[in-house]
Order: sequence, then C-alpha cells, then structure tokens
Amino acid sequence: MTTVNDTALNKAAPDQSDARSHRTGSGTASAVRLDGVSVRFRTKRKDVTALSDVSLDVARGEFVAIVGPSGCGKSTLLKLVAGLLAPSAGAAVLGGEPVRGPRRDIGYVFQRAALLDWRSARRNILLQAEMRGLPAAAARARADELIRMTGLDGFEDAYPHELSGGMQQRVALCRALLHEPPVLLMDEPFGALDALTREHLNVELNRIWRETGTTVLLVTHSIPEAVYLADRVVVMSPRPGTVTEVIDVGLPRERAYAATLASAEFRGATGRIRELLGAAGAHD
Ligand SMILES: Nc1ncnc2c1ncn2[C@@H]1O[C@H](COP(=O)(O)OP(=O)(O)OP(=O)(O)O)[C@@H](O)[C@H]1O
Repeated sequence: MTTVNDTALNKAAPDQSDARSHRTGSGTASAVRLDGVSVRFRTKRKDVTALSDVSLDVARGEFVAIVGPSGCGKSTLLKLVAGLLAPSAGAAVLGGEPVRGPRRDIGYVFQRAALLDWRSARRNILLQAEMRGLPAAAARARADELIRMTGLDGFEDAYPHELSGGMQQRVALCRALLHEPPVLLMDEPFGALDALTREHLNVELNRIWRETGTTVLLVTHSIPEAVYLADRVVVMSPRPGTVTEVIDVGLPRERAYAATLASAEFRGATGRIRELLGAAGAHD
C-alpha cells in the first residue's frame, strides 16, 4: 500500500505515483479504477444492494463528478475508493494498487466541515499533519500555501465560530489537501452553502484543481456544479446504483464562470444529464 510517507509533503510525489500507477489497456495512467464493483449491505431487517456491477476508470489529474438519485450509492462508491468499505464483488484500485483497507493516500471532504471548535483555522488544517506525524516545518509551509490558495489569508488565527460556512469548507479543503494526496474525494462538499458562496467555491475549486493537478472524485446533487467542474460526469441509476452514462463535458479546464454557463457544451451536457435523470424518474 502507498503510505503517506511516500507522498506527503513531497513535491515529487505525483511523478513517483505515476511510476507506480497502474497502466490501463489504452496506456493511460489510471488514478482510480473500479472493476465490476457491487456492494450489498446485510442488516437484520433486510438486504440492500447499493451498487451493482459498477466499472469506472479515472485518469490521473482528471476531475470526475458523480450524480444520481438519492440512495443510488454515490457515497458508498467514494467509501470503496477510500477503503472504508469492502466490495461484495469486484475490486477498487487506487494508484495501481488494490484497495484492501483504509487508504491514507487520499483527501476526503464531506458536506459538513467538521472542524474542531477549539482550534484556529490554521491549527485545524495542521491537524492532518499531526495525525500523520508529518514534519512540522514543511507542514506549516504547505498550510500557508493552501491558506493563500483558498483566500483564507487574514483568517488563519480565527476559530470556526468566527468563520462563515464557506470559509469553514475552505479550511476543510485545505486540511484534505495538506498531505498532497494524489486523489481527493469530495462528498457533497458545498451542499449546505448558499448559492452565491457555492458559485465562488466552484470557481476556486476549479483553480485549485488545476494548480495542484490532483485527481478529484466529486459527489454532488447539483447538475450545473457537476458540469462546471468536471471533465466527465458519471450519471447513475436509482438503487441498485449502476452507471447509466458517462458524459464527456468537452470544455477546456480553465473555465470562466459566466461564459462556461452560457456555452453550448455546458447546456448540452446539463440537458443530457437532466434527460437521463428525468427518464429514471429521479429528477425534475
Ligand atoms: N452501512 C450501511 N448499512 C446498511 N445500508 C447502508 C449502509 N450505508 C448505505 N446503505 C444503503 O445503501 C444505499 C446507498 O447509500 P449511499 O449513502 O451510498 O447513497 P447516496 O447516493 O450517497 O445517497 P444520498 O444522495 O441521499 O446521499 C442506501 O439505500 C443506504 O440506505
């Protein structure tokens, strides 16, 4: 398994993981792969098949968004990649290595920032380094870089209650990126924010993704958010979740917000996704 010591705070990490990463049949480096994955939950009352035969190949540096009706297994899919869940069938492969348990070479951002109230923004970010036993000076330098990148300068010493919801999510994003994970998993990270803040954070995330070169898997309920941010959008069916279609957005990676939303590619992709989700009876 790739450990944090292999990659953390090491500028050369992406190249190293490239050397290790699995090569697919087409010859592209694959950051995340799901091979015919199914997940079945057995509880006392009933069995639930959350995912059924899901296959997906995400290239290094790619941004993939996942949309689908509530309960179709989107969070389950991210947990599989993180190694927090084992598949009932099939396999997840991360950085060329089969996922056999919790992986440390990922960053995870959830809907709620889950910051520690008694720690400042900077010290919440540095928690990642403390938990991983990373060298303190390098971690502080990286935290400062991320604080600048996310526009949190001036708020480093503020406590969570002194930060807006959007700022708290920025802190959570910095914490998830501190150890320079090759793969960032985001589960509805902006779902609790107001529309304007969400828009700002979409623009920032697009820039941060381009600057860091991190592979991103984003679960979202927002079709415009998925299309604005992603190279490809995976549309899933109602439970048991399967891949209905993968939409290639076909936009350049650098995306001015208003111009992107007005583009034919954006309208085409959002229209197609609405059609697919509508056909599944899952979306207005
Ligand atoms: N630990 C668990 N035990 C039993 N069932 C579970 C467990 N985790 C998830 N499920 C079930 O698996 C299905 C998929 O859940 P999951 O949270 O992945 O869906 P989702 O697409 O992320 O939903 P939402 O969009 O509402 O967040 C649901 O029916 C859920 O009830």
